[in-house]
Amino acid sequence: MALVGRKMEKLETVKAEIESTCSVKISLHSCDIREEDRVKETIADILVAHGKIDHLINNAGGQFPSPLNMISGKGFETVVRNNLTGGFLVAREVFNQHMMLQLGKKDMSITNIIADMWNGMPGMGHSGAARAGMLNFSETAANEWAPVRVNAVAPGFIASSGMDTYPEPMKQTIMQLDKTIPLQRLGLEAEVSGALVFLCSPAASFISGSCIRIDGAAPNARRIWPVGTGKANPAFNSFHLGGVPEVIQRRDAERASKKGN
Ligand SMILES: CCCCCCCCCCC/C=C/C(=O)SCCNC(=O)CCNC(=O)[C@H](O)C(C)(C)COP(=O)(O)OP(=O)(O)OC[C@H]1O[C@@H](n2cnc3c(N)ncnc32)[C@H](O)[C@@H]1OP(=O)(O)O
Ligand SMILES: NC(=O)C1=CN([C@@H]2O[C@H](COP(=O)(O)OP(=O)(O)OC[C@H]3O[C@@H](n4cnc5c(N)ncnc54)[C@H](OP(=O)(O)O)[C@@H]3O)[C@@H](O)[C@H]2O)C=CC1
Repeated sequence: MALVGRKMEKLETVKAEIESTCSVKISLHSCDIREEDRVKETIADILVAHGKIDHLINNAGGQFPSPLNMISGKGFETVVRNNLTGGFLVAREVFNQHMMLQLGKKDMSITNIIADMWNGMPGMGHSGAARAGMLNFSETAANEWAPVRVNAVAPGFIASSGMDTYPEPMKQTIMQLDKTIPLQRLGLEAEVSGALVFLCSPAASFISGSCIRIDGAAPNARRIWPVGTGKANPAFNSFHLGGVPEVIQRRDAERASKKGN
């Protein structure tokens, strides 16, 4: 397993977590996926360390919240590079340096993480545009790079540590998000990884050019119908090391205190 991100400290933490659970060879690579030369070097380093890359999960990404009319050209480009160009560069290098030379010999896949950007992504329009581009890139690559399977996974609102990186006004919105989702709760990281494990497995060997939505049916909510019944379904909570983001802990504490009053 090769873990890639900008900050080595974060990667060390994840490595230690995985090693506390199972025995697997893990290499760590500090790389900003927006830097083309660095991406080329990183993929080459991974191939030296492991000799192969069977499955790529293109997960790196993120953005800052802003209405469209306040986003500068530089800000828009920064987010597009983070959520579209960077993922393309990583996938291209994995394909060119390894997968292209192994076609037909084994099952290989690329999964690009996008987001719930259907019908637009208000407050994060730069990211919505980039993620829509990533979906279209995945569809093209599924054709040009077959038999490598290329798919997208589109998470909706997932209770991850990423939620704690947003400013306070947005945290207020995050604390109300569950009410906008037909399944009446946020998703868990384990519920995204379940789909990723499936897509990397032989059980998904005829799935390519597809997108799996993991969003509790949020894009299916309609103004003419109440959202959900007030009841949530049980979550697939399989990460024993997973944590609850601070913003969600705060939400639950506030709701418990209101109930107590
Ligand atoms: C109003 C919101 C309604 C939404 C409703 C709720 C949504 C809930 C959220 C759930 C959905 C999504 C979840 C996730 O994606 S979780 C992952 C979250 N984690 C992150 O997003 C963190 C990652 N973000 C970053 O690393 C950075 O923001 C980013 C990579 C995008 C930029 O960092 P970088 O270091 O590369 O860039 P700079 O800081 O140098 O900035 C470059 C230019 O970009 C513009 N910019 C950057 N930050 C801001 C900001 N906060 N506000 C405005 N503009 C910004 C700016 O032009 C920078 O250039 P200058 O500094 O020269 O001006
Ligand atoms: N949580 C949610 O509700 C949703 C999340 N998503 C997307 O799912 C993915 C994972 O999200 P989540 O775990 O919540 O977010 P986090 O912010 O916790 O994780 C994002 C990861 O991407 C890495 N990363 C970000 N930018 C770069 C870059 N330029 N180069 C290399 N690595 C980078 C970060 O590491 P480092 O900082 O060390 O580089 C970090 O490990 C992201 O793409 C996110 O946008 C989509 C929809 C909803």
